[in-house]
Amino acid sequence: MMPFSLPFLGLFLSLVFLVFHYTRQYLRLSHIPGPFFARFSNLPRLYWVYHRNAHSIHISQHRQNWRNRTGNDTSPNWAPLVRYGPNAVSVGSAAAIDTIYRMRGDPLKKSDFYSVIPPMRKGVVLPSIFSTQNENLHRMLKRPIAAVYSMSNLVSFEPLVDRTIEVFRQELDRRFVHSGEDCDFGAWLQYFAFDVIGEITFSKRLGFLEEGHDVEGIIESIWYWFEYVAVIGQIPWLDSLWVKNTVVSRLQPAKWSPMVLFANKREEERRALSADTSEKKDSQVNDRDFLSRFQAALDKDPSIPQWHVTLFPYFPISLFPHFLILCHTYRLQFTNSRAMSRALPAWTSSNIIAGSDTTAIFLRTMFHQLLTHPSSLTKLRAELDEAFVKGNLSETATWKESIALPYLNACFKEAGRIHPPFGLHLERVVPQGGMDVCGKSLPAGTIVGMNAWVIHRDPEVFGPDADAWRPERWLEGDETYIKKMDASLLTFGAGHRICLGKHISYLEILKLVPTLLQAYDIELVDEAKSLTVQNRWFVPQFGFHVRLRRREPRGASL
Ligand code: HEM
Repeated sequence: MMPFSLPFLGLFLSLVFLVFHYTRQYLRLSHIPGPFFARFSNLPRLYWVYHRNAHSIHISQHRQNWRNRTGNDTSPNWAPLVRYGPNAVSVGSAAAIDTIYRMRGDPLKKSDFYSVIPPMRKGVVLPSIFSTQNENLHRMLKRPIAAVYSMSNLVSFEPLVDRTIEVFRQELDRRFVHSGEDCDFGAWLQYFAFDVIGEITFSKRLGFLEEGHDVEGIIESIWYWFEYVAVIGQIPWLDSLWVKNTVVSRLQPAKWSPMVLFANKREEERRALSADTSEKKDSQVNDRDFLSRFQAALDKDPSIPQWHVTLFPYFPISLFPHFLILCHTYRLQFTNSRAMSRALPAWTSSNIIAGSDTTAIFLRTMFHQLLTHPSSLTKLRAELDEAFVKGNLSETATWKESIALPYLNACFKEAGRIHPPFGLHLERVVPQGGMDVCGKSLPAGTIVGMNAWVIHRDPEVFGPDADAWRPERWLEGDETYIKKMDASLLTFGAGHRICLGKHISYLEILKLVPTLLQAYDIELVDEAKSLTVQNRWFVPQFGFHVRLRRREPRGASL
């Protein structure tokens, strides 16, 4: 034997293995069209997300005329399925929403993308309703508190939202109306959304509006966290190498995610207040806020377990990066400890992480679309003024008044359609036995997902003008068609993992938009400069500057 034959044999076997692996991977979903390199590697999808415009790329992929292996055109106008990774299929047909996010039977599990999301608390991964892939844990986390988020509970939060709206208006008057200075409206809408969450969760505004900046750097922290999640989530096992590697984490000081630290501080403040017997306590704590209700849920049901999740990554079993098989197993450990339950931070931090940026993006879309479409703004102002003159609209719009305004509600739906705050696929895993989606069979273990940006442009449902802002689409046509469009909206997700806080967002948005439009004339500064948008799973806008003037007299558009 030649001396180099052993390494040569190793190299040869590795090559054979590579060819075998990639061919097998390719053939598994070879009946689904998609970009060439995405059929072999997840690196393209990571690259698209890294460049922060994945939503546009996903839309253009569904608009492409893919040819199948026989050279036939598979998608003259709109591809219902596109392969965006070796094992990942993007579904672009709204008709398949029920198949993928179904309520009936066993729901499809969330993919490993979600394993990257959970924040850490004292070096331990903190489970959350939003991210857990474990359906039993999801039930355990959701059951005790689902009612708190229900529509019927909504009105009890209204006074808390009103308090923040009042402060918002005072700050806008003081800082921008009186001084005539330009306002970074996009940033201020975000301060508003954060302070509402503070108010309804902890009976305490987080101070964004009063201070006029990012308190404790929390907005920035969430931003960087989601940038990490969006990119690493495309190849989730990378997360086990560092951030969630127990070995690495044990060698480092106990880690706290800033969002969890933030929520924890507020809980500690509340515990201190609860111990306080003076009258001050009663004036600062509202027993209708989320924290009080979460605590009541825990007190009512002592069987709610206290848990933590540990992660056991095994070391790489191959040296080739593409063959690193990192098995990790979540193990729940239940304890009877009397220490503060971990359910509480899991619930409160969910509110902060899931409920602030999303609402801020939505609000920016509403205002920006109205300001750049004067005919819509005129129609909406006319509707508001008419309601005001008839005595059906207060200075601070109430929930009951707002939901009775058809054009306002049409603008709300259109904003969620044209710019959904989440801009990546909501991924699920095809269960044992495989399943048919859009007439193609997908083997078990395939990742299937819908990106709301894609679904909301499905020409089958939204027609050829799907790219255009046109709130009127929600008011014309027969009821069946409007119902079909409604059922095709993925703004808040779908099925049993649909957004728990969507009613809170409805409340905030449908109250704030008419209130500010009644109070101010809002003018875009430097209209020529267009808004920039970046996709880090959340798809926020930047550069939304306005000039504000008090609007007198009210009812002026009539
Ligand atoms: C405009 C605002 C919002 C949008 C667009 C939005 C969107 C979404 C979406 C798309 C999902 C489903 C994610 C998936 O399937 O993977 C979701 C889930 C969730 N959202 Fe929201 N959300 C908003 C506001 C809120 C607010 C205000 C809260 C809390 C106060 C909240 C709490 C949650 C929670 C807890 C879940 C997980 C539900 C579950 O898995 O059972 N969201 N949201």
